[in-house]
Amino acid sequence: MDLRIAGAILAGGQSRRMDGIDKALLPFGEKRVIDHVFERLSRQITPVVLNSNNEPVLFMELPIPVVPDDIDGFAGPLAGILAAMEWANGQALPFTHIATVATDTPFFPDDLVDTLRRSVADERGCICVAASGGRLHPVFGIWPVSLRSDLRRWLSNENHRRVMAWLERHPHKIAEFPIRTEQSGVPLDPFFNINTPEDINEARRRWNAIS
Ligand SMILES: Nc1nc2c(ncn2[C@@H]2O[C@H](COP(=O)(O)OP(=O)(O)OP(=O)(O)O)[C@@H](O)[C@H]2O)c(=O)[nH]1
Repeated sequence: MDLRIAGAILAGGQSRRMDGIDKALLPFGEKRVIDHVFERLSRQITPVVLNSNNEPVLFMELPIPVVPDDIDGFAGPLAGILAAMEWANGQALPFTHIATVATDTPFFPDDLVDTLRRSVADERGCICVAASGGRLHPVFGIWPVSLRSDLRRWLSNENHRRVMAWLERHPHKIAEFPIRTEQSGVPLDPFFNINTPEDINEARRRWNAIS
């Protein structure tokens, strides 16, 4: 099957554990967290779209479309996945799949999109999500755009917000990614994500160690 894939950065959360400071915009290395995530994803797939409920002006330096959720309130990552699917379907030559990443995970694997793509290659309608160290990371996945009507119906119920709950209703695969070892010998989960002020300090330490 010929897959036409667009990348999507889910950046529409509330950052409550970061005291409401948008995680995407935190300084990281000489840039911001979002710049690292964008660069890493755009090396793997183009085009890339960014999904956010926050002021689009915050992301204007990135050369990519910013698409808001169209589900009322903060409905979680599934609302971002739906918005990206609608964007992908609305293009002149529609995309068959979107590959999603979280805005708060700057070390995700360089072979993420290729590995997910290979996993679903022959199975129309199949989803594939990432795992590491035996833990699922369902925000990192490849999703058929054809599931958008089903997802919209699912989200019309306010109790339906968990990615896993929707995922489990559909054929899906899991791609396991190895835990890397830093030069210092410290293991680094490529899906280490930034939720709290302690996490951003830890992410900066890891970045300094590998760059
Ligand atoms: N589009 C969209 N993305 C979301 C939404 N909620 C979370 N995300 C994204 O999904 C990923 C995981 O988010 P979480 O860390 O679980 O939630 P968060 O709201 O960012 O942070 P907390 O408020 O601290 O839980 C991040 O990339 C978020 O930006 C949402 O309502 N819409």
